[in-house]
Amino acid sequence: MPQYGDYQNAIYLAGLSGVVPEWPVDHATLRARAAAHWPASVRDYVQGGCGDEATQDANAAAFGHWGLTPRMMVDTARRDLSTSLFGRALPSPLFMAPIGVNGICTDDGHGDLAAARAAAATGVPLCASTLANDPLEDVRAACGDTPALFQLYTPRDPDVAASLVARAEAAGYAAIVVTLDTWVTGWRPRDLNTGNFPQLRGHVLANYFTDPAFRALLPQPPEQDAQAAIMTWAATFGRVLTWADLPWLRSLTSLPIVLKGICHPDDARRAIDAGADGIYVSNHGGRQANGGIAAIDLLPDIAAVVAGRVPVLFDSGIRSGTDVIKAVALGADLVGVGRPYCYGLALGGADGCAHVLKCLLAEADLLMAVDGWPTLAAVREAGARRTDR
Ligand SMILES: Cc1cc2nc3c(=O)[nH]c(=O)nc-3n(C[C@H](O)[C@H](O)[C@H](O)COP(=O)(O)O)c2cc1C
Ligand SMILES: O=C(O)C(=O)c1ccccc1
Repeated sequence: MPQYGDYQNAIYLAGLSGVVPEWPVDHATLRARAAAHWPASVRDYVQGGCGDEATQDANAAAFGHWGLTPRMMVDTARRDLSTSLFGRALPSPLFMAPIGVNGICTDDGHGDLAAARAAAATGVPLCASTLANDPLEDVRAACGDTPALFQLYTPRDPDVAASLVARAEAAGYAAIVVTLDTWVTGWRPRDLNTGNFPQLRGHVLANYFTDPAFRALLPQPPEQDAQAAIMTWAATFGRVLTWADLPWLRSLTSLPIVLKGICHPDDARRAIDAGADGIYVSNHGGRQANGGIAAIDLLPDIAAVVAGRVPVLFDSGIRSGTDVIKAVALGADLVGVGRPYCYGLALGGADGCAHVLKCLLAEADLLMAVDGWPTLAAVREAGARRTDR
């Protein structure tokens, strides 16, 4: 059972010898350092969001109005953060949310493989995006023994969709995460003002370019005419899914299917009734629709409806280990982090990414130690209280 808080001791001990951490341990400094490292186009794409970014900001700020209540005289000398997903043991509830431009987060263009290596090093699963700069088979292999999830942006062409899912199953992914909120991209002023749209430069299309069903749509292979291949991809991206499509998705795979982007309890109820194997509460980090309620504020009502029948995954606004614990307290089984791990990739590749994950886990673990919760079940039982009403 890893004692994640030991990462703090390692930093202090190194400090005794005059060694300071190579990368920051807090989100604000990490974010600023990554912003200074990246070209403006990458910075704006990753850090930006929809409209005036009110929902994006609210996602993080809303953790502030949920409070935890410590309990004393409990033996928390050892903490157990372990859990499981679809029968696979996991050392903690943390996972890496799917990020379509991981590739461009690192200087070498292989951020997807770097994130996968961080998964292998830490045991924190990666949910690999359809839109990756490295083929899904290579990404899965680089995850080593750590389970991985495959996020599907469902192409309009059903053969391409079926092929991507079949490849993910053959490659050994543990589940298919179908994103529901991004068949079209939201209104993103930072990118619009610069005409910056990374996928149209082909950075994220390795899974398509290597796909036999996609290649069959092209008059010439992508190696000969990349621009035409990118335009064909743009024409097939973004199937509008409805509940009527779920049986078809189900028919493509025997893997568990998780629906990402659920924000309403009635949608969670309907998803379970229709056979979804997992509910993923997320508003896409405020990148898709502005004007929404902070994701963490949506979680308790959805968790109540799900009532343990299927796992509840959560992301949007996680910036610290304390946020991870609050999400568990409010009903998440697994907690996804998005932008922060991109910052780690930028500053230190796989090692920088692993550092960010270890910091989140160390803070979560130390919070459990101090506040009297030896297990995630104890965190869940303690819950969190809204402090602003
Ligand atoms: C640069 C970037 C690219 C993303 N690409 C995808 C993607 O390919 N598929 C997907 O389902 N979600 C994608 N997301 C959304 C994340 O999976 C996640 O929902 C969000 O980042 C969580 O919010 P956070 O960044 O505040 O932690 C992306 C987010 C960012 C920041
Ligand atoms: O930017 C995003 O949020 C996202 O999901 C995406 C969409 C297309 C290409 C790359 C990422």
